[in-house]
Amino acid sequence: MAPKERNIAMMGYRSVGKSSLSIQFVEGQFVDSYDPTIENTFTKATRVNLQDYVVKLVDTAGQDEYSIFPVQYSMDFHGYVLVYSITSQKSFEVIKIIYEKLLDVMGKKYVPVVLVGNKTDLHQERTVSHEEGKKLAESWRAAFLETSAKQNESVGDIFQQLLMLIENENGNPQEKSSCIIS
Ligand SMILES: Nc1nc2c(ncn2[C@@H]2O[C@H](COP(=O)(O)OP(=O)(O)OP(=O)(O)O)[C@@H](O)[C@H]2O)c(=O)[nH]1
Repeated sequence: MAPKERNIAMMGYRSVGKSSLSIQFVEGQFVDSYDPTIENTFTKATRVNLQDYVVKLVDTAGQDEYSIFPVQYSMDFHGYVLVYSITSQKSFEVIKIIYEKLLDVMGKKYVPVVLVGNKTDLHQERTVSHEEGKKLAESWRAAFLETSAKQNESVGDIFQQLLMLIENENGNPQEKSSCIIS
């Protein structure tokens, strides 16, 4: 079966780890330095539930509550990874605003989303509880994961779950148990 092409955008407040998660997923490494992103596109082949995919991953510039939603990210994308940091209440507030703008711009009530609380290795600095993240994701009918780009914890799961949500959206219900080969 030919690989399916899937366009995915990473969005969220500044410095939450969007680039680090992208690089960990695509290249399997963590870079400690901080270099604000304008926009980066990665391509990665992966397989979920025996289906091959080519994922085009767009790592977007960090946004705040005042940013106008960049309209180019509302077209031709199959799903979104919305990232906050568990150490930043501000980033959690901003992700809610980004989500509202996303639905608004797309004119939809539902889009395939994985909500990600990143930087779990910094648990002593946690200000957003697991429960808060989970509740928010439930209210969006989104998947929810806490991750560490630094420790490569649950990073592959983000994309596995999003690819499955996209299949569901396309009318191909997915089994919960699945395997990912990257
Ligand atoms: N401890 C820890 N630090 C992280 C993690 N993920 C990212 N960082 C650090 O947080 C800083 C920002 O990471 P980036 O990946 O550049 O964040 P970003 O969201 O892409 O930032 P913008 O490009 O400004 O939007 C960097 O210093 C990273 O090394 C993580 O899981 N744990």
